[in-house]
Amino acid sequence: MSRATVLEARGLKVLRGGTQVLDVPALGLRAGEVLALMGPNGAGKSTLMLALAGLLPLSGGTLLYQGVELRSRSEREAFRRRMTMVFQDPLLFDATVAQNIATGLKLRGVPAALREPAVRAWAGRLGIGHLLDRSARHLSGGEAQRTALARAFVLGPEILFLDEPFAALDAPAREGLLDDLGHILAETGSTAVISTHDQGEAARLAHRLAVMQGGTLLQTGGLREVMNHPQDPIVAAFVGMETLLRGQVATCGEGLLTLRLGKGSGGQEVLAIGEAQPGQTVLVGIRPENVTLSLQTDKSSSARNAFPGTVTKILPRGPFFKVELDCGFFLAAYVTAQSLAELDLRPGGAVVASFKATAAHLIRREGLDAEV
Ligand SMILES: Nc1ncnc2c1ncn2[C@@H]1O[C@H](COP(=O)(O)OP(=O)(O)OP(=O)(O)O)[C@@H](O)[C@H]1O
Repeated sequence: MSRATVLEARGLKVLRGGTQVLDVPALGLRAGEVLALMGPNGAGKSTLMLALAGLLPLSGGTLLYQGVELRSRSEREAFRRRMTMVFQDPLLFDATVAQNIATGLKLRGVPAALREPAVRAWAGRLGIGHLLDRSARHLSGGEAQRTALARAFVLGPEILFLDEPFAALDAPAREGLLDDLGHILAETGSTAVISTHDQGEAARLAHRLAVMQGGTLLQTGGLREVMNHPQDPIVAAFVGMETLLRGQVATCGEGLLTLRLGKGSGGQEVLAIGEAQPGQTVLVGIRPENVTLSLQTDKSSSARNAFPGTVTKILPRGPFFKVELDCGFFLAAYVTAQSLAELDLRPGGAVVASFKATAAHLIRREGLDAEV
């Protein structure tokens, strides 16, 4: 059953400093969903978020809340009271943690007797119950952001807007908060919009992704859909699909195609998922986590693609290592530290890379007669 659309944007346009910085024809937010706005610096994530939250004047377009267009100032103000926003900078007052968390409730006239248990409960959920009497000036970055989140959640907002909430945190604080926020969003079934330039954060929190560049949406869809089926190379690169192979379709049937790679690769063939015409030039993408490395071809493996290659680079990537290979074409794989040691991987070493046909996704069809 599809959920009701809570907030809908139509033809949103925003001018900042006299320049149009946002042009979003259509975007919807459904009840209980977490939508991640992803994109590089300056893509327009914050602008879109502020516009969706009704906090920026629009130079064009409309917002509909629960199907009703927000026309008058009073309608927009009523809408703004139903949502809360958390920024990269927690923006705390010079008061105790408890007083900070209670701010919005106090402004709404909630009596102290009701405020106190709510503040305590949300501080506890965010792991800062022991800090309630501490001055907000004496908090770590992670504790301060937890206070800002408690201050937002305690209001029971219908939509929560989170603008790069982890960007200023160090890795351990960020990891802990990502876990806790993920649980809280799931438990409360909150409707939220979060902006990030980190695909890992988006993958851990969001149900849907909207990838932005240049003030517009490049692709919007379910998390897995956008991660595995980016519609163009910019989105592919942005969602971490590190290998893009260009080649000509040799055969195609029942959604499985054989791709003959370009001349530089020695005409190797890759099996991929997708529909295209024989002779057509296409682009296929492979995520590094879907590539397996071994010392020799594993005949029992179900992976339809296996290529001997040479390690060219090994780069740390959080808990994994990214291994770049020359298989006659570029291929990237993620491995654990354990696999790195067991396979004795090092630059110049030989290895076999395999991936299933279902891990190679058609991204774009080009011309029938394009030069490969
Ligand atoms: N107050 C402003 N006046 C003029 N231009 C602005 C203003 N704020 C943002 N912009 C411009 O609008 C565009 C979008 O900026 P925005 O901050 O929305 O991007 P972003 O994707 O959130 O970037 P970041 O990840 O760096 O925060 C950029 O070109 C930026 O320079």
